[in-house]
Amino acid sequence: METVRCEGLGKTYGRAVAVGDLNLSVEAGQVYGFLGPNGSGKTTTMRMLLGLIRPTSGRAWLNGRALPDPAGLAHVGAMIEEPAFHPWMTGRRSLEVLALYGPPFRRADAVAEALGKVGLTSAADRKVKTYSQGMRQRLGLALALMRAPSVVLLDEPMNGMDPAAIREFRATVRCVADSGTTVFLSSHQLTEVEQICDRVAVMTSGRVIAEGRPDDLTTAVVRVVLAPADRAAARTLLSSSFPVRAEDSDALVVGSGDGHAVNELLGRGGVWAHQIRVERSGLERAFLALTGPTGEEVEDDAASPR
Ligand SMILES: Nc1ncnc2c1ncn2[C@@H]1O[C@H](COP(=O)(O)OP(=O)(O)OP(=O)(O)O)[C@@H](O)[C@H]1O
Repeated sequence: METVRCEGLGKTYGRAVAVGDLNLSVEAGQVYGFLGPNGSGKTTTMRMLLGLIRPTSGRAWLNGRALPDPAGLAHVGAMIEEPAFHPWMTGRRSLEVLALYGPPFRRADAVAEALGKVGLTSAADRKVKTYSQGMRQRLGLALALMRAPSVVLLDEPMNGMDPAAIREFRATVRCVADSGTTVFLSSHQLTEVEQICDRVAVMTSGRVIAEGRPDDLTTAVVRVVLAPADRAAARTLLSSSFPVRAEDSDALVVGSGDGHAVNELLGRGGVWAHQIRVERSGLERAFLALTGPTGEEVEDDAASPR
């Protein structure tokens, strides 16, 4: 069964495209990685799925129900920002207090069960201020799981964690999915989540540049070498259809496997490239080529849609 579905989902702010024409399908019980650098549209997508932002185009479904669907939110858990807990309360008390908001639980031991699922049972009666960053994030996940949702949306859940905490969190996420809850999680670090995801979608500038099982994914970029004087015009032309990143050299890296389409777009705009080369590679290389080694897009002009 399909848990998340997006058809042509989009959000624009004025002329800026935050998310453009997003098509996605996430099967029940999967860990689905929604990957991309800062500003690529991950949070905007999650907020649209939660009904916090109205899409400007397209449609989406959660658990087969078309959005917006306020009643359906009872089956959805979310951690969109770093969860804020009272530092002087214990982990268990924090969940009990927050449980008072919203509909009653289906199970009396929901708090204990959620704490158990995220591996916090033995620390449940310690004050939150004594928790590490990773433990606070896991408490946030417990909060998202308390009402036994069929799907949880986690936005950058591993932000700020050290490698050991990331490892623990990954194991927790895998257990949650194995117990039948679909996990839809975003990250700007491909390597952080690649190993636990059944499928991933890679976003750049609001568009998906690759989608599939991490092991199977190869993707392509087109490298375009231009005269320096033509570079800005070429970037403007190409950005209308593809994610584009400028390199330090005279090249532009275009998120597409279609060299002909790139050539045609340039030619129609009256810009002639010195060289156009399609480069196929593993997902990680293409991800880095388009997002830069630090995971940040290089912004050398304002032509690229953000
Ligand atoms: N309310 C808004 N008004 C104008 N632009 C916005 C607004 N919200 C988001 N954007 C823009 O939309 C684009 C996508 O933002 P979004 O927060 O979805 O990206 P992200 O992939 O989640 O990034 P991050 O990893 O930094 O959270 C960005 O260019 C951002 O500046």
